[in-house]
Amino acid sequence: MHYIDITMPLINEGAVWPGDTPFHFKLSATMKETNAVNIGEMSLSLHNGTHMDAPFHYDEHGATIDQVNLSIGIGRCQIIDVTHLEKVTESDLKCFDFNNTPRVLFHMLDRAPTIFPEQFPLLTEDAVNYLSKQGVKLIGTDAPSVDEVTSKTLPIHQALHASNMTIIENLFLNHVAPGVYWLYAVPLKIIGADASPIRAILTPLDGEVY
Ligand SMILES: N[C@@H](CC(=O)c1ccccc1NC=O)C(=O)O
Ligand SMILES: [Zn+2]
Ligand SMILES: [Zn+2]
Repeated sequence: MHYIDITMPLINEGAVWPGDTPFHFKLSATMKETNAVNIGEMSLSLHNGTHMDAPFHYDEHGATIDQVNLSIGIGRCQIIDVTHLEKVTESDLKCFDFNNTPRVLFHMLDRAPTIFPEQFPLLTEDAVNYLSKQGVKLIGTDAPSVDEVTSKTLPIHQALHASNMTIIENLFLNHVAPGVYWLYAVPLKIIGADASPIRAILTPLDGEVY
């Protein structure tokens, strides 16, 4: 099956949110030592690479990632390029048809896996409310967050939460043409967690699954 990988590679020198736990992978046992297998181990923040936020990340009483319905990350989606904007407002979205695409992934900026972007375009609250009225249930971004890096009130997380919309961050969309695709993006079953790494891929709608 033809697919497009939209997942940020996890690498030891990878970009990390200021003050957060960096990703680290190492071999804890090698084939030479075990005479059988190589065994790896990793340490990371759940927000390091491409990941899905759980409501528990921004709501003390919110659902944890193991409680999120997996169907939210599987189905038709629309990729929109907003790299030319600083703020994405309702009027910027009026020209799009969200009828059959309840998942919207925003290409906010071109990413390099090793560089943490301090600034990137942001949705406005009126854009969030408009998308919600259009039936959108999942918002994805290739930025590290849907809020400013310095925000402590997380207004866009809270607006998305109020509209019961799920968030995916740190996608890798540099190479993806805007348009409608089929998305596969499911979190790990980490009991009690605020987020989970995901492997996100797109397939063309007319793609044969074989
Ligand atoms: N990907 C995260 C970024 C984030 O909020 C964060 C990650 C690590 C440490 C602190 C963070 N946020 C605010 O302090 C987010 O959900 O926006
Ligand atoms: Zn996050
Ligand atoms: Zn977030």
